[in-house]
Amino acid sequence: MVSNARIPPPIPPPQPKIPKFKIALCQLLVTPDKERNIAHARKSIEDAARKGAKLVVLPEIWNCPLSLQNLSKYAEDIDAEAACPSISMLSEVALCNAITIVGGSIPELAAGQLFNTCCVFGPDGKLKAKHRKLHLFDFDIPGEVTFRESDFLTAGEEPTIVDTDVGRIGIGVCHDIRFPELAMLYGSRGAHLICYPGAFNMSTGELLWELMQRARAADNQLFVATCAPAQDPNTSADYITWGHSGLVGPFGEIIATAGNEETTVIAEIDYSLIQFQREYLPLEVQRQGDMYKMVDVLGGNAQ
Ligand SMILES: NC(=O)CC(=O)C(=O)O
Repeated sequence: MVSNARIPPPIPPPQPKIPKFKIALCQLLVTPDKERNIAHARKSIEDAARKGAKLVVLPEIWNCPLSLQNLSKYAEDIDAEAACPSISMLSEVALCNAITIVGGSIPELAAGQLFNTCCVFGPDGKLKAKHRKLHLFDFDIPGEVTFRESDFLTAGEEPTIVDTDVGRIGIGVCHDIRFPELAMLYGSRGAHLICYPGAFNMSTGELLWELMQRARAADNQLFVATCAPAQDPNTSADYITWGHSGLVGPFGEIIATAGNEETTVIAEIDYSLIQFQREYLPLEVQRQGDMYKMVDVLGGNAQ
């Protein structure tokens, strides 16, 4: 019998201020007009708040079309005093509606480098966390799609987990979802929910997008929410996004999902299901951690 004695126990999720609430996933149609995209996102967030959402999630790269060559044109210096129209809008709309926002991602320009960055705002309008996409998506199917983020973007260096009114939330951006170690790290740090703003493409989307959401949720017995841009039916772009934003529960069950069209998915999150699932199937107790060296996988100490 292999013992788990050396493995630090996972931090149990803390009691969230609001344990049951509505989440909104705004699957936005994005255009080359940045001002319009910002106004449109604001309206979608306000509509969702009016319908009772306490947490709103936006897509990966929602202030401009997902074209690597154009990212710098739409980028904002989030930490600077200079005007950041996308970020200011998120802060204002979070404050005015007293909601938490996982603000999808926008291109961030910092010290001459471009990042793909997700900002999280609390109901006081304050920036609570900033996650720079950790795993850049370099992908090549000859004759079908070639996309090399690392030619344009710099990778982030730190995982992001943030305490909010609506629970402890881990953040990943799109391709970050492919790395189970990141989700596991968030699970071990007591996350209730992992949000992945994303934009899978037509080649990877159908095969993998739902599978990955369900796997990350079921493996870690927590909620996973994703939000992608809507597919533009009129685009001639090489990169066509697979919408299908969704919410998955701690059993790996799909709670709500969209198609490719522009829509806002509103669904209920009930964190008591995490506890229920973990009592009924106590993976943490059953885990043979020593056998596959969880301590190594999680970098020595999962804190
Ligand atoms: N934007 C991405 O990171 C895309 C991705 O991961 C994919 O499979 O498509």
